[in-house]
Amino acid sequence: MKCTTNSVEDPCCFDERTGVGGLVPVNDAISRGLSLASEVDGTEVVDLDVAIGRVLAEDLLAPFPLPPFDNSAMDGYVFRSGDLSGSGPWRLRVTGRVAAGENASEAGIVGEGEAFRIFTGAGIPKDGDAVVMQEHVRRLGDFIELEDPVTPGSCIRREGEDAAKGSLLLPKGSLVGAREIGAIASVGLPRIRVRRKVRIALFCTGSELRQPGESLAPGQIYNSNRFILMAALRQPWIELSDMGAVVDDPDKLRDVLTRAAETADMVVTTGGVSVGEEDHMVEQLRGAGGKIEVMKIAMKPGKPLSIGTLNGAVFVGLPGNPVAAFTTWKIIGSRIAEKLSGQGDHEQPVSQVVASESFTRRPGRQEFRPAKIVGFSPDGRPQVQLLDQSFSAKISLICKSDGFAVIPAHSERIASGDQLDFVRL
Ligand SMILES: Nc1nc2c(c(=O)[nH]1)N[C@H]1C(S)=C(S)[C@@H](COP(=O)(O)OP(=O)(O)OC[C@H]3O[C@@H](n4cnc5c(N)ncnc54)[C@H](O)[C@@H]3O)O[C@H]1N2
Ligand code: MOO
Repeated sequence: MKCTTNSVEDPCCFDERTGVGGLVPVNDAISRGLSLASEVDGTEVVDLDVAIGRVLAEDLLAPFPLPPFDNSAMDGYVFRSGDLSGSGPWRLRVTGRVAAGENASEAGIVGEGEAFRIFTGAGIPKDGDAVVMQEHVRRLGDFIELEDPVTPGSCIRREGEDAAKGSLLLPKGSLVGAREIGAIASVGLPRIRVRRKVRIALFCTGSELRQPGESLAPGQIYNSNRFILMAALRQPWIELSDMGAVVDDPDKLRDVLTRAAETADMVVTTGGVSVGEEDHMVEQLRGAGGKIEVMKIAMKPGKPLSIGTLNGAVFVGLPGNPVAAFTTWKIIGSRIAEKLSGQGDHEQPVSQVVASESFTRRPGRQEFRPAKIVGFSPDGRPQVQLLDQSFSAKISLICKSDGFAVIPAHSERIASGDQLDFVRL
């Protein structure tokens, strides 16, 4: 049939090689998917020990300077730098001591020609203005001897040099990891306000699917997508509702889609988005009152990925082939989920690699090809071997790869040594 409408709604209306009729470029699909997602309403206050992996709901300003007082960066001696005039060596009498946790203002005043023993993290006593490491002095009874000059401020960490009072420690939308939780703890907060979790409903479709542990009848396979997706969705900022597997029955699909979208912010499915008679997802989504905004993407794997909305939830229908489901979630679905969570949009980090061998391919779709690092080019870039051309259903292949080599949609031939973007797995 000839494409006459140039519309995504028309199933005949695309040509992979020319792009006529709109295979949607991957970046456009991402932008359109992101435009359907806004951060979820609602926040909650959580204790610091369970805040890991949550998303900060408000800017965190430093309530006091960090560090909160001038302190020593070394174990050594604190003294007045002005005492080291003329040429050395210089001798100073050790008359005091201050350790971390003590109140430096109660340790006394550092007098002329004097030094206080001091330890890392201890406050600087009054009139001391330089610290020398103990390895750089000779201890002679009650005295220390220094051979080299020491500049004022040496080995002193100044109040506020890490963060001034009122400065921005962490912006709203930060994902709280080990570094962030350290920053929050260092300003003494026992709990923080985070965005509520994104509610994601997940189900896989296919009458052929069985659970691991069950026996397989002829024609059946195990449901690996469910486990791939559950693993990918196991994030502290996600509240996952696992709805299991659904057979390829239009009424059942519509019912599960409707129930999923009742409470979810995002509905993620696998399978049933292609063109076969058993592929009902798009039709049933529409039947349930939903809208498809993106389908037929210039992406390999992942051409049938479908994105839309249903009852206020974002719908992401991943293809059934396991590697296609994994790849499309990583490259597109996860970015939509992150935006819902309040983390904003972050492009996939890519590095540069070179192809170890020449190859030709059919152009038309941007390809995320499993690839293995096999060496390094003379200028130090990793050299990658691209794995099988047909890989959408090969789960063992992706386990052998180090990442995806990204082949531009228009490329027909890649020569050995050509540079490619690489998404690490
Ligand atoms: N005539 C055409 N056929 C197909 C096209 C096309 O353009 N024209 N596209 C192919 C591409 S590309 C993909 S990707 C698949 C996607 O199909 P669906 O999303 O409709 O997925 P299914 O048909 O339901 O399943 C495809 C494949 O994956 C297996 N599968 C499904 N679910 C699971 C699961 N949970 N765990 C493990 N494996 C699963 C399923 O048994 C099939 O083998 O369509 C192509 N066909
Ligand atoms: O897009 Mo399909 O995932 O190429 O097999």
